[in-house]
Amino acid sequence: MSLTGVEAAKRLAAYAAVDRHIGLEHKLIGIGSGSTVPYVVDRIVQQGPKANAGRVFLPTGFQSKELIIKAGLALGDVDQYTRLDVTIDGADEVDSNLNSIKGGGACQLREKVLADMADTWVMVADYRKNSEVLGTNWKQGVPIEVVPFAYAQVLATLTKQGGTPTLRMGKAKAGPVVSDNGNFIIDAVFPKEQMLKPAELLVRIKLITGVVEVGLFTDLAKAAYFGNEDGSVTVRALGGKVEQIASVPDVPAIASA
Ligand SMILES: O=C(CO)[C@H](O)[C@H](O)COP(=O)(O)O
Repeated sequence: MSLTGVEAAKRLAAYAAVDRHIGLEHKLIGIGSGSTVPYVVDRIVQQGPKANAGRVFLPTGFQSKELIIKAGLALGDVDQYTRLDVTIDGADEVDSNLNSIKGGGACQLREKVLADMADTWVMVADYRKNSEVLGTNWKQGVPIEVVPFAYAQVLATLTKQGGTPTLRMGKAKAGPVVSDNGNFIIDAVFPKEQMLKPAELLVRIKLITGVVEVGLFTDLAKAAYFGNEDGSVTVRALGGKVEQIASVPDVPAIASA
């Protein structure tokens, strides 16, 4: 299918990441959430039935569970395994040290569990998500999953800590967004001084009683793939190396293996 702009960029990133990180030897694979991840599943399907025989795919939420089932791939559950070969997920913003903001789709708890479990965790996104400091392009704040009865107290504590938090409200539903785990989501904007040290901010927020998980992902990623408007893909790897992939083939090499 012919795509342009941001959609084409998402697809490029997803295809390049699958080509590099999902080989015939990888059997346990985590599938993340968001609008870029369907292209990850497309590329995995393009690898062909032989490559996908014996593989099990674990979802980070309702959306990716549906994607796995509709693609005809084998679905697994998180409590059947204690490790995964690879998880590929989207991101709302990634900084130059591969820290990221995630949870725009309210899936950060399961996303982080599948990131923790994976030998290799990589992110895929379009060029708008590639930045130096978190909070530069993603202005709606850090997504924080909280148990419903504690939300008012957590809002107050986040404000005391220098944040500007709001309870995420449903778009086609009256009342708050409810996560796949039955919890509420708070989005909290923090000043740049705090966003410059995401690992410290993560610990401060996570220690607030009532917080279940924070959409700051630090020290987890092996690489981030960003699709660009010119058809290239920028790869940021652990350790700071940045690489440009000029183009992505239409068909994955593994399909003919
Ligand atoms: O963290 C997420 C969901 O909780 C998504 O991965 C993130 O929001 C990116 O989504 P998209 O690919 O639509 O930009």
